[in-house]
Amino acid sequence: MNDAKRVIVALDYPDMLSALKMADQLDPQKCRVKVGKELFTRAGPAVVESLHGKGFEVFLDLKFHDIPNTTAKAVRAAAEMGVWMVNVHASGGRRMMEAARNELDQVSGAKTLLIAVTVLTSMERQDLADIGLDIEPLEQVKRLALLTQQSGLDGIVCSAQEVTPLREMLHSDFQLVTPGIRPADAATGDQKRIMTPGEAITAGSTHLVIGRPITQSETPVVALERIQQEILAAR
Ligand SMILES: O=c1ccn([C@@H]2O[C@H](COP(=O)(O)O)[C@@H](O)[C@H]2O)c(=O)[nH]1
Repeated sequence: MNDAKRVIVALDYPDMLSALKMADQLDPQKCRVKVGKELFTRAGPAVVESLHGKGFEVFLDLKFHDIPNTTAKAVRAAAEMGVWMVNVHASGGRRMMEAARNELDQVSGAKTLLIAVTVLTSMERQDLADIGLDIEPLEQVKRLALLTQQSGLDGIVCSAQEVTPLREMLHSDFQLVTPGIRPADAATGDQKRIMTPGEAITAGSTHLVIGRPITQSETPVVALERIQQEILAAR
């Protein structure tokens, strides 16, 4: 894979204009972009169409989590938009993920990758305890990663901290998409299970999702170039 395209820039903006202004500073040959809940709720499919028009591959990060039929139909809608990648929450369970896989497979010509979120990178042990899970994040991630693979999906979202142990138990072509990426001098914000871009690549992440360290930088293009240099140095 083109190393530069391992970076997925999270376009977390409150309106389409701001997102497209950011996109205009980026090169679709050198990164992919992610449309998440804030931007999609504000701007809808039009923003995805505009990004496609500019030549970007889009990860539609809406983390679907619902009954199997509803989730499957939402995944179909995403695939019919032509997005490069879409996701669900693995905690929606096997039947939900299998229904999503089956529905996606019926979309003629769809090449969309379907992945599942394991444990959000903003969560640590105490957050799991608060929702009744007396377990280390890594153990829960492993459990949900296996379930996702058994359900026929293409990969997972996890922390780069978990990639090395996961690689030992998952297919080599399984996508390990890792948010919670922070260059050494970047603010952590609400992320808990973080790694630097270089560490994430060395660990074996297939894609790095990076938002604020780029989009809230005074010089986003320079910030992205530094990250790409760090990735190249780590390879
Ligand atoms: O576990 C997860 C799943 C998704 N995300 C999303 O990634 C970006 C990260 O943005 P930063 O500004 O680099 O923190 C954001 O859109 C999240 O919704 C995640 O962080 N963790």
